[in-house]
Amino acid sequence: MAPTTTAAAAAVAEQQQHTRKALGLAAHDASGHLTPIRISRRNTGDDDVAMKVLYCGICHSDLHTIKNEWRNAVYPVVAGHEIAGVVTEVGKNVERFKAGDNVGVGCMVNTCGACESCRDGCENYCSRIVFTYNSVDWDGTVTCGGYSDMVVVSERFVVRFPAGLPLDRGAPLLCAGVTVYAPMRQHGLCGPGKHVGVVGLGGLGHVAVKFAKAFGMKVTVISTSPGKSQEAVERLGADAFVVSTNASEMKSVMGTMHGIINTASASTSMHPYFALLKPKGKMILVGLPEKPLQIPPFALVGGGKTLAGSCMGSISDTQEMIDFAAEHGVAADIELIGANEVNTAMERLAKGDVRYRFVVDIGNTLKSD
Ligand SMILES: NC(=O)C1=CN([C@@H]2O[C@H](COP(=O)(O)OP(=O)(O)OC[C@H]3O[C@@H](n4cnc5c(N)ncnc54)[C@H](OP(=O)(O)O)[C@@H]3O)[C@@H](O)[C@H]2O)C=CC1
Ligand SMILES: O=C/C=C/c1ccc(O)c(O)c1
Ligand SMILES: [Zn+2]
Ligand SMILES: [Zn+2]
Repeated sequence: MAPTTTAAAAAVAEQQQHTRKALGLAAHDASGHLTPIRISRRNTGDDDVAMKVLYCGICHSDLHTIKNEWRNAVYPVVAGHEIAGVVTEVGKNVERFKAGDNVGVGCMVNTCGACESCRDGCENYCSRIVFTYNSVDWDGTVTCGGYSDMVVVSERFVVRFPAGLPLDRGAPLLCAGVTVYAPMRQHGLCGPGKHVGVVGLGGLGHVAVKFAKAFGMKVTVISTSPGKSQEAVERLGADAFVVSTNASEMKSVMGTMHGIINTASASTSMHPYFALLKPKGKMILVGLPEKPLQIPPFALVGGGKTLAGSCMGSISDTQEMIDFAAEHGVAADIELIGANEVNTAMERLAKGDVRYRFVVDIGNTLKSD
C-alpha cells in the first residue's frame, strides 16, 4: 500500500534498511503468550554495534508489557531489556568496542542528546527516549528487545561487561541492577551507618539487598512471602526480614529506616511502609503496579517524609553499577531457562515464583526449526 504522507514515506524507506533477518519471541495479544517470530534488524550503521544475544533476563516490566497492563503494548511485542552478549560487528565510527567484546544493552536505545536531561547526563529522562522494545524509534520502526538472537544498537547505549562478571548472572543488572543502584546513589542510601528497607524480594529487590550490603548498609527486607525469610538472610545477606502483613514484625522496625526502595510489582497500599521511615526518611518508588497508588496524606506529611520515583538509570550509571558489581562480587541469583520455557516462566513470574530472576539462554536455545 502506498504511504500517505511524506513522513510515512520516509519511515517506510527507513524500514527498508532493516534488511537483516533475526529470530525473536513475540507476544501477539494481551494473553502474553510468546511464540517464535521472524523480525528485521537494521544494517550496522556507522555508529552501531551489532551483537549476538547470549542471555536475556525476564523483567517484570516485560510481563506488564506483554499482558498490556500498562495499556501501551504495540503488538507483536518482542520484549527483553537485560541483554548480554558478544559484539559481532561494529560501524566505522565505533571506537569503544570491537568484534568479540562482551557487552550489554539495557532499557533504552535512543535519546536526543540535546534536551536538558540529556545535557545533564540523565538521558534516562530524555523527552524523546526510545525504549529497547515496544517503542517507536526515530525511523518509524517499533523497537524489538532481547528475546531475539541478535540486536543492532547505537554504541552510546552499549556497556562493557567487566572481566569476571558472568554474562548470565550479569544480564539482570542491566535493568534490575541499575534501577536500584542509581536511586541509592542519588539519594545517599549508599554508605555505612544507613538503614535501608527493600520492599518486594523479586528481581529488583534481591539485587537491591546485595548492593545495599556492598555499600556497607544495614538492610531489612519487607516482604509478603514468609517463605523467603531464611534465604533473604542466609543467602542474600539481609540483616532482617519482616512480613508486611505481620503487625508485630512491622512494629519492630517502625521509624528505623533512612530510606526504602519499593520494588513491589502489585502493591498499591503505601501506608504501612511510610511508618517504617525515620523522620525525613525517603521512600523511593521503582515498582510500577498497574493500578494507582493509595497514599494517606498524613503518612507522608507527618515526619516530613519524601516520596520519590526513579526510572532505570543513565548509561554512565549503568557502566558504573556494572563495574561496581564486578568489583564487589554482586550478580543476580538466576534460574537459567531455555527459549521453549518462557511461557511457563512468565506464569511463574506472575505468581512470584522465581528465585530471583529468570534468564533465557538465548544463545544455546533460540533456534529456527
Ligand atoms: N522504575 C523502573 O525503572 C523499573 C521498574 N520496574 C518495575 O518494578 C517492579 C518489580 O520488578 P521485578 O523485580 O522485575 O518483579 P518481580 O516479580 O521479580 O518482583 C516483584 C516483587 O514484588 C512483591 N509483590 C508482588 N505482588 C505484591 C503485592 N500485591 N504486594 C506487595 N508486594 C508484592 C513480591 O515480593 P515479595 O514476595 O517479597 O513480597 C515480588 O517478588 C515491576 O512493577 C516492574 O515493572 C522494573 C524495572 C525498572
Ligand atoms: O515512564 C517510563 C517507564 C519506563 C520503564 C519502566 C520500567 C522498565 O523496566 C523500563 O525499562 C522502562
Ligand atoms: Zn526492566
Ligand atoms: Zn534528550
